Amino acid sequence: MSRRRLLGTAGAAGAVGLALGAVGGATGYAAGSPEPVTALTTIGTDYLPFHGVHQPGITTPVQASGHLIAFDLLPGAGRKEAAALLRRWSASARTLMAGEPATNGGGAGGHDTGIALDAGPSSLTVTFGFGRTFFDRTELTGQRPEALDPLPAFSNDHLDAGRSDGDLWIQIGSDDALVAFHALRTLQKDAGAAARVRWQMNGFNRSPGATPQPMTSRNLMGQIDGTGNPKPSEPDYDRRIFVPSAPAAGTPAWMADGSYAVVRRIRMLLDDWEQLTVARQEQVIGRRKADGAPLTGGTETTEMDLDKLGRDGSLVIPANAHARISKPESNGGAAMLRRPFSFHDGIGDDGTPDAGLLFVCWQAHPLKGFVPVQRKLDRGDALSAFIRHEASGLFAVPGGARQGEYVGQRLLES
Ligand SMILES: C=CC1=C(C)c2cc3[nH]c(cc4nc(cc5[nH]c(cc1n2)c(C)c5CCC(=O)O)C(CCC(=O)O)=C4C)c(C)c3C=C
Ligand SMILES: [Fe+2]
Repeated sequence: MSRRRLLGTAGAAGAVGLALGAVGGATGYAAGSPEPVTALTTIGTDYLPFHGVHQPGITTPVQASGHLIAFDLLPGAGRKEAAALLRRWSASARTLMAGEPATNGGGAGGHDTGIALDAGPSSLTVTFGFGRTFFDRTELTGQRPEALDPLPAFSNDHLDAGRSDGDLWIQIGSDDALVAFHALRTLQKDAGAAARVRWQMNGFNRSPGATPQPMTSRNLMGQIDGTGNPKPSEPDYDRRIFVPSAPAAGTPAWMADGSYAVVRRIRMLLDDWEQLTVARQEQVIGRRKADGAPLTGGTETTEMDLDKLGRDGSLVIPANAHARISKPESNGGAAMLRRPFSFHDGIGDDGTPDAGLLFVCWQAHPLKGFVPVQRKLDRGDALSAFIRHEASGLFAVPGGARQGEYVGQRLLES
Protein backbone atom coordinates (compact mmCIF):
# COMPACT_ATOMS: atom_id res chain seq x y z
CA MET A 1 0.00 0.00 0.00
CA SER A 2 1.45 3.35 -0.98
CA ARG A 3 1.87 6.09 1.60
CA ARG A 4 -0.67 8.04 -0.44
CA ARG A 5 -3.33 5.35 -0.11
CA LEU A 6 -2.58 5.08 3.52
CA LEU A 7 -3.27 8.77 3.87
CA GLY A 8 -6.38 8.58 1.74
CA THR A 9 -7.89 5.95 3.95
CA ALA A 10 -6.71 6.76 7.41
CA GLY A 11 -6.81 10.49 6.79
CA ALA A 12 -10.45 10.47 5.77
CA ALA A 13 -11.75 9.19 9.08
CA GLY A 14 -10.21 7.28 11.92
CA ALA A 15 -12.85 4.59 11.72
CA VAL A 16 -12.23 3.96 8.03
CA GLY A 17 -8.50 3.84 8.63
CA LEU A 18 -8.99 1.34 11.40
CA ALA A 19 -11.19 -0.82 9.25
CA LEU A 20 -8.66 -0.90 6.44
CA GLY A 21 -5.88 -1.56 8.92
CA ALA A 22 -7.77 -4.59 10.07
CA VAL A 23 -7.99 -6.01 6.56
CA GLY A 24 -4.26 -5.95 6.18
CA GLY A 25 -3.02 -2.50 5.16
CA ALA A 26 0.69 -2.36 5.93
CA THR A 27 1.31 0.33 8.49
CA GLY A 28 4.94 0.04 9.33
CA TYR A 29 6.42 -1.83 12.19
CA ALA A 30 3.81 -4.55 11.86
CA ALA A 31 4.31 -5.05 8.12
CA GLY A 32 5.35 -8.59 7.32
CA SER A 33 4.44 -9.87 10.77
CA PRO A 34 1.59 -12.33 11.29
CA GLU A 35 0.08 -10.03 13.92
CA PRO A 36 -3.07 -8.04 13.08
CA VAL A 37 -1.96 -4.69 11.73
CA THR A 38 -2.72 -1.61 13.80
CA ALA A 39 -3.82 1.59 12.10
CA LEU A 40 -1.66 4.68 12.33
CA THR A 41 -2.32 6.91 15.30
CA THR A 42 -3.66 10.36 14.55
CA ILE A 43 -0.08 11.66 14.70
CA GLY A 44 0.79 9.69 11.56
CA THR A 45 -2.41 10.43 9.70
CA ASP A 46 -2.54 14.17 10.34
CA TYR A 47 -2.21 15.91 7.00
CA LEU A 48 -1.81 19.56 6.03
CA PRO A 49 -2.43 20.69 2.44
CA PHE A 50 0.43 22.12 0.40
CA HIS A 51 -1.80 24.34 -1.75
CA GLY A 52 -3.62 27.27 -0.20
CA VAL A 53 -3.82 31.03 0.18
CA HIS A 54 -0.88 30.98 2.61
CA GLN A 55 2.04 28.59 2.75
CA PRO A 56 1.75 25.87 5.40
CA GLY A 57 4.01 26.07 8.47
CA ILE A 58 3.08 29.62 9.46
CA THR A 59 -0.18 29.46 11.39
CA THR A 60 -0.31 25.65 11.46
CA PRO A 61 0.57 24.18 14.88
CA VAL A 62 4.29 23.84 15.52
CA GLN A 63 5.50 20.28 15.16
CA ALA A 64 7.72 18.07 17.32
CA SER A 65 10.63 18.01 14.89
CA GLY A 66 11.96 20.75 12.64
CA HIS A 67 14.78 21.68 10.27
CA LEU A 68 15.69 25.17 9.14
CA ILE A 69 17.94 25.26 6.11
CA ALA A 70 19.33 28.08 3.99
CA PHE A 71 20.76 27.73 0.49
CA ASP A 72 22.85 29.98 -1.73
CA LEU A 73 22.48 29.81 -5.49
CA LEU A 74 25.62 28.37 -7.10
CA PRO A 75 27.69 30.42 -9.56
CA GLY A 76 25.98 30.29 -12.93
CA ALA A 77 22.52 29.75 -11.46
CA GLY A 78 20.19 32.67 -12.15
CA ARG A 79 16.48 33.29 -12.46
CA LYS A 80 15.81 30.37 -14.84
CA GLU A 81 17.60 27.85 -12.61
CA ALA A 82 15.93 29.31 -9.52
CA ALA A 83 12.50 28.92 -11.12
CA ALA A 84 13.25 25.30 -12.03
CA LEU A 85 14.45 24.69 -8.47
CA LEU A 86 11.32 26.16 -6.90
CA ARG A 87 9.26 24.02 -9.26
CA ARG A 88 11.14 20.87 -8.14
CA TRP A 89 10.96 21.84 -4.48
CA SER A 90 7.23 22.55 -4.69
CA ALA A 91 6.57 19.20 -6.39
CA SER A 92 8.52 17.38 -3.66
CA ALA A 93 6.85 19.34 -0.87
CA ARG A 94 3.39 18.53 -2.24
CA THR A 95 4.24 14.85 -2.64
CA LEU A 96 5.86 14.41 0.77
CA MET A 97 3.21 16.40 2.63
CA ALA A 98 0.64 14.01 1.12
CA GLY A 99 2.62 11.09 2.55
CA GLU A 100 3.86 9.80 -0.80
CA PRO A 101 7.41 8.64 -1.57
CA ALA A 102 9.72 11.18 -3.17
CA THR A 103 9.89 11.07 -6.94
CA ASN A 104 13.47 12.35 -6.91
CA GLY A 105 14.60 10.11 -4.09
CA GLY A 106 18.27 10.50 -4.89
CA GLY A 107 19.13 6.86 -4.29
CA ALA A 108 20.75 4.85 -7.10
CA GLY A 109 18.21 4.88 -9.93
CA GLY A 110 16.34 7.70 -8.25
CA HIS A 111 14.47 5.47 -5.80
CA ASP A 112 13.16 6.92 -2.57
CA THR A 113 15.57 6.60 0.34
CA GLY A 114 12.90 4.81 2.36
CA ILE A 115 13.49 6.97 5.43
CA ALA A 116 9.80 7.81 5.78
CA LEU A 117 8.38 4.54 4.50
CA ASP A 118 5.55 3.18 6.67
CA ALA A 119 4.76 6.61 8.15
CA GLY A 120 1.80 8.78 7.28
CA PRO A 121 2.09 12.50 6.47
CA SER A 122 2.66 13.21 10.19
CA SER A 123 1.71 16.91 9.83
CA LEU A 124 4.67 17.56 7.55
CA THR A 125 4.91 21.16 6.38
CA VAL A 126 7.48 22.69 4.06
CA THR A 127 7.72 26.48 3.83
CA PHE A 128 9.89 28.41 1.36
CA GLY A 129 11.35 31.92 1.62
CA PHE A 130 13.66 34.29 -0.25
CA GLY A 131 16.53 36.19 1.37
CA ARG A 132 17.69 39.67 0.41
CA THR A 133 20.63 38.39 -1.67
CA PHE A 134 18.35 36.26 -3.88
CA PHE A 135 17.08 39.25 -5.80
CA ASP A 136 20.42 40.54 -7.11
CA ARG A 137 21.58 37.02 -8.00
CA THR A 138 18.47 36.47 -10.12
CA GLU A 139 18.38 40.01 -11.56
CA LEU A 140 15.09 40.60 -9.80
CA THR A 141 16.34 43.53 -7.72
CA GLY A 142 13.32 45.62 -8.73
CA GLN A 143 11.05 43.02 -7.14
CA ARG A 144 12.81 43.04 -3.76
CA PRO A 145 10.48 44.18 -0.98
CA GLU A 146 11.84 47.03 1.14
CA ALA A 147 10.83 44.91 4.12
CA LEU A 148 13.92 42.80 3.35
CA ASP A 149 16.23 45.70 4.25
CA PRO A 150 18.82 44.34 6.70
CA LEU A 151 17.74 44.07 10.33
CA PRO A 152 19.41 46.63 12.59
CA ALA A 153 22.32 45.50 14.76
CA PHE A 154 21.44 44.88 18.40
CA SER A 155 23.81 45.15 21.35
CA ASN A 156 23.17 41.55 22.42
CA ASP A 157 24.09 40.20 18.95
CA HIS A 158 27.00 37.77 18.59
CA LEU A 159 26.10 36.83 15.03
CA ASP A 160 27.94 34.23 12.99
CA ALA A 161 27.69 35.34 9.34
CA GLY A 162 28.17 31.77 8.09
CA ARG A 163 25.05 30.66 9.92
CA SER A 164 23.02 33.75 9.00
CA ASP A 165 21.02 34.94 5.96
CA GLY A 166 21.06 33.03 2.65
CA ASP A 167 19.48 33.34 -0.81
CA LEU A 168 16.75 30.78 -0.10
CA TRP A 169 15.30 29.38 3.11
CA ILE A 170 13.24 26.30 3.89
CA GLN A 171 11.45 25.48 7.12
CA ILE A 172 10.47 21.82 7.57
CA GLY A 173 8.28 20.59 10.42
CA SER A 174 6.75 17.22 11.21
CA ASP A 175 5.49 15.35 14.23
CA ASP A 176 7.75 12.47 13.17
CA ALA A 177 11.52 13.02 13.13
CA LEU A 178 12.08 10.53 10.29
CA VAL A 179 9.44 12.18 8.11
CA ALA A 180 11.12 15.54 8.74
CA PHE A 181 14.60 14.18 7.94
CA HIS A 182 13.29 12.48 4.80
CA ALA A 183 11.95 15.82 3.57
CA LEU A 184 15.27 17.47 4.39
CA ARG A 185 17.26 14.90 2.38
CA THR A 186 14.87 15.06 -0.55
CA LEU A 187 14.92 18.85 -0.77
CA GLN A 188 18.71 18.93 -0.45
CA LYS A 189 18.97 16.52 -3.37
CA ASP A 190 16.49 18.54 -5.40
CA ALA A 191 18.87 21.49 -5.11
CA GLY A 192 21.23 19.68 -7.51
CA ALA A 193 23.59 22.04 -9.33
CA ALA A 194 21.43 25.09 -8.64
CA ALA A 195 22.09 25.76 -4.95
CA ARG A 196 24.19 24.57 -2.04
CA VAL A 197 23.45 24.48 1.64
CA ARG A 198 24.64 27.60 3.47
CA TRP A 199 23.53 26.53 6.94
CA GLN A 200 21.21 24.07 8.58
CA MET A 201 19.70 23.97 12.06
CA ASN A 202 17.73 21.18 13.68
CA GLY A 203 15.08 21.69 16.32
CA PHE A 204 12.40 20.02 18.34
CA ASN A 205 9.33 20.63 20.43
CA ARG A 206 7.23 18.57 22.75
CA SER A 207 5.58 15.57 21.03
CA PRO A 208 1.81 15.67 20.68
CA GLY A 209 0.25 13.48 23.33
CA ALA A 210 3.11 13.84 25.82
CA THR A 211 0.95 15.88 28.20
CA PRO A 212 -2.45 14.83 29.59
CA GLN A 213 -4.11 17.58 27.55
CA PRO A 214 -2.80 19.76 24.72
CA MET A 215 -0.96 22.77 26.14
CA THR A 216 1.45 25.51 25.15
CA SER A 217 4.94 24.02 24.68
CA ARG A 218 7.82 24.65 27.07
CA ASN A 219 11.26 25.85 26.04
CA LEU A 220 14.61 24.60 27.40
CA MET A 221 14.48 27.14 30.25
CA GLY A 222 11.36 25.29 31.39
CA GLN A 223 9.00 28.15 30.63
CA ILE A 224 5.62 27.90 28.96
CA ASP A 225 6.40 29.80 25.76
CA GLY A 226 3.79 31.02 23.28
CA THR A 227 0.99 32.23 25.55
CA GLY A 228 0.91 35.83 24.30
CA ASN A 229 0.83 34.89 20.62
CA PRO A 230 -1.88 36.47 18.45
CA LYS A 231 -5.00 34.27 18.46
CA PRO A 232 -7.01 33.34 15.31
CA SER A 233 -10.11 34.70 17.09
CA GLU A 234 -8.62 38.21 17.26
CA PRO A 235 -9.81 40.59 14.52
CA ASP A 236 -6.29 41.71 13.54
CA TYR A 237 -4.78 38.19 13.49
CA ASP A 238 -4.36 37.93 9.69
CA ARG A 239 -3.37 41.58 9.36
CA ARG A 240 -0.55 41.13 11.85
CA ILE A 241 0.88 38.00 10.24
CA PHE A 242 0.22 38.28 6.52
CA VAL A 243 0.78 40.80 3.74
CA PRO A 244 -2.70 41.79 2.49
CA SER A 245 -4.09 40.09 -0.66
CA ALA A 246 -3.92 43.52 -2.31
CA PRO A 247 -0.53 44.75 -1.04
CA ALA A 248 -0.06 48.46 -0.30
CA ALA A 249 2.15 50.59 -2.56
CA GLY A 250 5.81 49.69 -2.00
CA THR A 251 5.12 46.00 -1.50
CA PRO A 252 5.47 43.94 -4.69
CA ALA A 253 2.33 42.15 -5.87
CA TRP A 254 4.03 38.73 -5.67
CA MET A 255 4.09 39.07 -1.84
CA ALA A 256 0.26 39.03 -1.68
CA ASP A 257 -0.82 36.74 1.19
CA GLY A 258 2.83 36.19 2.09
CA SER A 259 4.63 36.85 5.35
CA TYR A 260 8.10 37.71 6.65
CA ALA A 261 10.03 35.23 8.78
CA VAL A 262 12.68 36.41 11.22
CA VAL A 263 14.93 33.54 12.28
CA ARG A 264 17.32 33.86 15.23
CA ARG A 265 19.48 31.12 16.73
CA ILE A 266 19.36 32.15 20.39
CA ARG A 267 21.73 30.33 22.70
CA MET A 268 20.45 29.93 26.24
CA LEU A 269 23.07 30.29 28.97
CA LEU A 270 21.50 27.41 30.81
CA ASP A 271 24.22 26.96 33.46
CA ASP A 272 23.63 30.58 34.57
CA TRP A 273 19.85 30.38 34.26
CA GLU A 274 19.64 27.22 36.33
CA GLN A 275 21.51 28.94 39.19
CA LEU A 276 18.49 31.21 39.74
CA THR A 277 15.73 30.25 42.14
CA VAL A 278 12.37 29.64 40.49
CA ALA A 279 11.09 32.86 42.11
CA ARG A 280 13.92 34.83 40.49
CA GLN A 281 13.34 33.11 37.11
CA GLU A 282 9.70 34.14 37.36
CA GLN A 283 10.70 37.76 37.97
CA VAL A 284 12.83 37.67 34.81
CA ILE A 285 9.85 36.62 32.68
CA GLY A 286 6.94 38.08 34.66
CA ARG A 287 4.99 34.83 34.56
CA ARG A 288 4.79 31.76 36.81
CA LYS A 289 6.94 28.87 35.70
CA ALA A 290 4.50 26.11 36.68
CA ASP A 291 1.48 27.27 34.70
CA GLY A 292 2.49 30.38 32.73
CA ALA A 293 0.06 32.62 34.65
CA PRO A 294 1.07 36.28 35.08
CA LEU A 295 2.70 37.07 38.44
CA THR A 296 -0.34 39.27 39.09
CA GLY A 297 -2.49 36.13 39.32
CA GLY A 298 -5.05 34.06 37.46
CA THR A 299 -4.35 31.41 34.88
CA GLU A 300 -2.18 31.25 31.75
CA THR A 301 -4.78 33.17 29.76
CA THR A 302 -5.41 35.92 32.33
CA GLU A 303 -4.26 39.38 31.19
CA MET A 304 -1.15 40.73 32.93
CA ASP A 305 -1.94 43.57 35.35
CA LEU A 306 1.02 45.78 34.49
CA ASP A 307 0.16 48.44 37.10
CA LYS A 308 -0.26 46.18 40.12
CA LEU A 309 2.02 46.98 43.06
CA GLY A 310 3.17 44.59 45.74
CA ARG A 311 3.13 45.22 49.50
CA ASP A 312 6.54 46.90 49.23
CA GLY A 313 5.20 49.31 46.62
CA SER A 314 7.17 47.84 43.72
CA LEU A 315 5.66 46.52 40.49
CA VAL A 316 4.57 42.88 40.79
CA ILE A 317 5.63 42.35 37.17
CA PRO A 318 9.02 44.08 37.18
CA ALA A 319 9.74 46.91 34.75
CA ASN A 320 12.39 44.77 33.02
CA ALA A 321 10.35 41.54 32.88
CA HIS A 322 10.53 39.96 29.42
CA ALA A 323 6.77 39.44 29.04
CA ARG A 324 6.06 43.07 30.01
CA ILE A 325 8.56 44.57 27.58
CA SER A 326 7.56 42.37 24.65
CA LYS A 327 3.80 43.01 24.93
CA PRO A 328 2.23 44.81 21.94
CA GLU A 329 0.92 47.45 24.38
CA SER A 330 4.54 48.28 25.30
CA ASN A 331 5.58 48.51 21.62
CA GLY A 332 3.03 50.67 19.82
CA GLY A 333 1.03 47.55 18.90
CA ALA A 334 3.98 45.64 17.33
CA ALA A 335 3.15 41.93 17.33
CA MET A 336 4.40 38.73 15.79
CA LEU A 337 3.48 35.06 15.74
CA ARG A 338 6.29 33.15 17.46
CA ARG A 339 6.70 29.58 16.19
CA PRO A 340 10.06 28.41 17.52
CA PHE A 341 11.86 25.10 17.85
CA SER A 342 14.28 24.26 20.66
CA PHE A 343 17.75 23.10 19.70
CA HIS A 344 20.55 21.18 21.35
CA ASP A 345 23.83 20.70 19.49
CA GLY A 346 25.85 19.07 22.26
CA ILE A 347 28.37 20.91 24.43
CA GLY A 348 29.96 24.12 23.12
CA ASP A 349 33.66 25.05 23.12
CA ASP A 350 33.13 26.80 26.46
CA GLY A 351 31.91 23.56 28.05
CA THR A 352 28.29 24.69 28.40
CA PRO A 353 25.29 23.28 26.52
CA ASP A 354 25.02 24.55 22.97
CA ALA A 355 21.27 24.71 23.39
CA GLY A 356 18.51 27.26 23.08
CA LEU A 357 15.77 28.48 20.83
CA LEU A 358 15.52 28.53 17.05
CA PHE A 359 13.33 31.59 17.31
CA VAL A 360 11.11 31.90 14.23
CA CYS A 361 8.56 34.69 14.17
CA TRP A 362 6.06 35.68 11.49
CA GLN A 363 4.73 39.13 10.72
CA ALA A 364 3.25 41.22 7.92
CA HIS A 365 6.28 43.51 8.12
CA PRO A 366 9.42 43.20 10.30
CA LEU A 367 9.14 46.88 11.26
CA LYS A 368 5.72 46.15 12.77
CA GLY A 369 6.82 42.97 14.50
CA PHE A 370 10.30 41.77 15.38
CA VAL A 371 12.33 44.98 14.98
CA PRO A 372 10.59 47.32 17.45
CA VAL A 373 10.16 44.56 20.01
CA GLN A 374 13.78 43.43 19.79
CA ARG A 375 14.93 47.09 20.01
CA LYS A 376 13.04 47.40 23.27
CA LEU A 377 14.23 44.04 24.60
CA ASP A 378 17.80 44.96 23.67
CA ARG A 379 17.63 48.01 25.90
CA GLY A 380 16.32 46.53 29.12
CA ASP A 381 15.16 42.91 29.09
CA ALA A 382 16.06 40.96 32.25
CA LEU A 383 16.30 37.85 30.05
CA SER A 384 19.21 39.32 28.06
CA ALA A 385 21.73 38.19 30.69
CA PHE A 386 20.76 34.58 30.01
CA ILE A 387 20.60 34.46 26.19
CA ARG A 388 22.87 35.24 23.22
CA HIS A 389 21.69 35.81 19.65
CA GLU A 390 24.15 33.80 17.52
CA ALA A 391 22.65 33.79 14.02
CA SER A 392 20.00 35.74 12.16
CA GLY A 393 17.99 35.66 8.97
CA LEU A 394 15.12 37.57 7.41
CA PHE A 395 13.14 35.95 4.62
CA ALA A 396 10.23 36.98 2.38
CA VAL A 397 7.81 34.07 2.33
CA PRO A 398 5.42 34.36 -0.61
CA GLY A 399 1.76 33.40 -0.45
CA GLY A 400 0.76 29.78 -0.90
CA ALA A 401 0.91 28.06 -4.29
CA ARG A 402 -2.55 27.66 -5.83
CA GLN A 403 -3.41 24.40 -7.63
CA GLY A 404 -1.05 23.98 -10.58
CA GLU A 405 1.36 26.63 -9.30
CA TYR A 406 4.76 26.35 -7.63
CA VAL A 407 5.82 28.52 -4.68
CA GLY A 408 7.29 31.82 -5.86
CA GLN A 409 5.95 31.46 -9.41
CA ARG A 410 4.42 34.93 -9.30
CA LEU A 411 7.88 36.36 -8.55
CA LEU A 412 9.95 34.20 -10.85
CA GLU A 413 7.60 34.54 -13.81
CA SER A 414 6.79 38.22 -13.26
C1 LIG B 1 11.97 40.11 19.53
C2 LIG B 1 11.17 39.19 19.90
C3 LIG B 1 11.42 38.17 20.94
C4 LIG B 1 12.55 37.44 21.21
C5 LIG B 1 13.88 37.49 20.52
C6 LIG B 1 12.23 36.57 22.31
C7 LIG B 1 13.10 35.65 22.90
C8 LIG B 1 12.77 34.77 23.92
N1 LIG B 1 11.59 34.70 24.61
C9 LIG B 1 11.65 33.72 25.56
C10 LIG B 1 10.64 33.34 26.46
C11 LIG B 1 9.36 33.93 26.59
N2 LIG B 1 8.87 34.94 25.80
C12 LIG B 1 7.59 35.25 26.22
C13 LIG B 1 6.75 36.18 25.65
C14 LIG B 1 7.03 36.94 24.53
N3 LIG B 1 8.24 37.07 23.88
C15 LIG B 1 8.11 37.88 22.79
C16 LIG B 1 9.11 38.25 21.88
C17 LIG B 1 10.41 37.75 21.88
N4 LIG B 1 10.94 36.79 22.66
C18 LIG B 1 6.75 38.30 22.73
C19 LIG B 1 6.17 39.21 21.68
C20 LIG B 1 6.09 37.73 23.81
C21 LIG B 1 4.60 37.87 24.16
C22 LIG B 1 4.32 39.05 25.01
C23 LIG B 1 2.82 39.19 25.23
O1 LIG B 1 2.13 39.68 24.33
O2 LIG B 1 2.35 38.83 26.28
C24 LIG B 1 7.28 34.42 27.34
C25 LIG B 1 5.98 34.47 28.15
C26 LIG B 1 4.95 33.55 27.63
C27 LIG B 1 4.47 33.89 26.25
O3 LIG B 1 3.71 34.83 26.06
O4 LIG B 1 4.91 33.22 25.34
C28 LIG B 1 8.36 33.59 27.55
C29 LIG B 1 8.50 32.51 28.59
C30 LIG B 1 12.93 33.13 25.45
C31 LIG B 1 13.40 31.98 26.31
C32 LIG B 1 13.61 33.77 24.44
C33 LIG B 1 14.97 33.54 23.92
C34 LIG B 1 15.66 32.45 24.08
FE1 LIG C 1 9.97 35.98 24.37
